[in-house]
Amino acid sequence: METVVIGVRGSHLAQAMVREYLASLVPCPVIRFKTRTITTDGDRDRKSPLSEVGGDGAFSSRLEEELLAGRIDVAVHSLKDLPTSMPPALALATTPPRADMRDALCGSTLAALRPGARVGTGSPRRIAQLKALRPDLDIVPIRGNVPPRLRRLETGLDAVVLAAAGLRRLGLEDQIADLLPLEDFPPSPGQGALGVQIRAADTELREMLSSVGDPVADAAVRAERALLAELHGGCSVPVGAYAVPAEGRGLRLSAQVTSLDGSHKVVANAFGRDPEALGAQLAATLVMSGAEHILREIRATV
Ligand SMILES: NCc1[nH]cc(CCC(=O)O)c1CC(=O)O
Repeated sequence: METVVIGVRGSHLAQAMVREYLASLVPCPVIRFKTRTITTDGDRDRKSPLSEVGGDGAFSSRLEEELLAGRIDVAVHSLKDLPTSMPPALALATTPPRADMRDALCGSTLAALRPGARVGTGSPRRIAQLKALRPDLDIVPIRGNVPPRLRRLETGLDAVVLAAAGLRRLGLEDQIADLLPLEDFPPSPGQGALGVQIRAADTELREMLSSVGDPVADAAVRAERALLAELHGGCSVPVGAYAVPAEGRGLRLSAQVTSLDGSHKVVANAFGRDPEALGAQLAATLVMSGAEHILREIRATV
């Protein structure tokens, strides 16, 4: 019997993701799946801003190294934490069925937050989107795993923003007070989806894992990630994007680039059947509509 080793981070969320993934794999008589937990730089340092602990790849690059070195055969990532550029020897299998892609507010609904209410989030995208809609709020930067972020509600915060998918996967769905609408809070590209990464040369394994993928979710996240790649963005730039199937027109991809202070935003959407072309095309539209100006300003300040 062949053993396929799946590498995953040690956080509760990562462990829940790999359990969900294992449950979706069709039992196979000739392959046994084994998981291996890998500690990443992002896990070791929970205090510093992400930009200081390896930035966009803080959680994923260790897993990629293990994959390249042959110590694991599959890496299960949270797709939104996986940078759009990856080593050419690695590839993604078809995306598994995607969970809710929306952001959630815990502690209060958005409408019930009074002026000056303290809202915790460390994500530049979430900060910018909140400020664009509610400039009166006091945004407090927080980092860390989901449970400690939720505990901040007991120590002075009125609300925290977290991904609905992460809360559901951790069994914390009852903490969701409000699901933020996609139009005003377009999520991080790939949010709610798992990234199943393998070595590009392992074509048989890729085919087998792709057979439990969801082609619609896969097309959507590919369009979102193509847009992000074209804008040279990672998780540190305020780009929100989401794609949904559009009757008879392939996908509809919607995106928003927001200045960090929330004062400017550029919004666009487009339809198309080729995810990569759609992402690139919408990125070009955003740039022509002034997104480049916002992004340049942000790159200069970080
Ligand atoms: N950057 C942290 C992170 N990476 C993935 C998720 C959960 C959502 C998902 O699986 O996309 C979270 C937590 C959050 O954003 O609240």
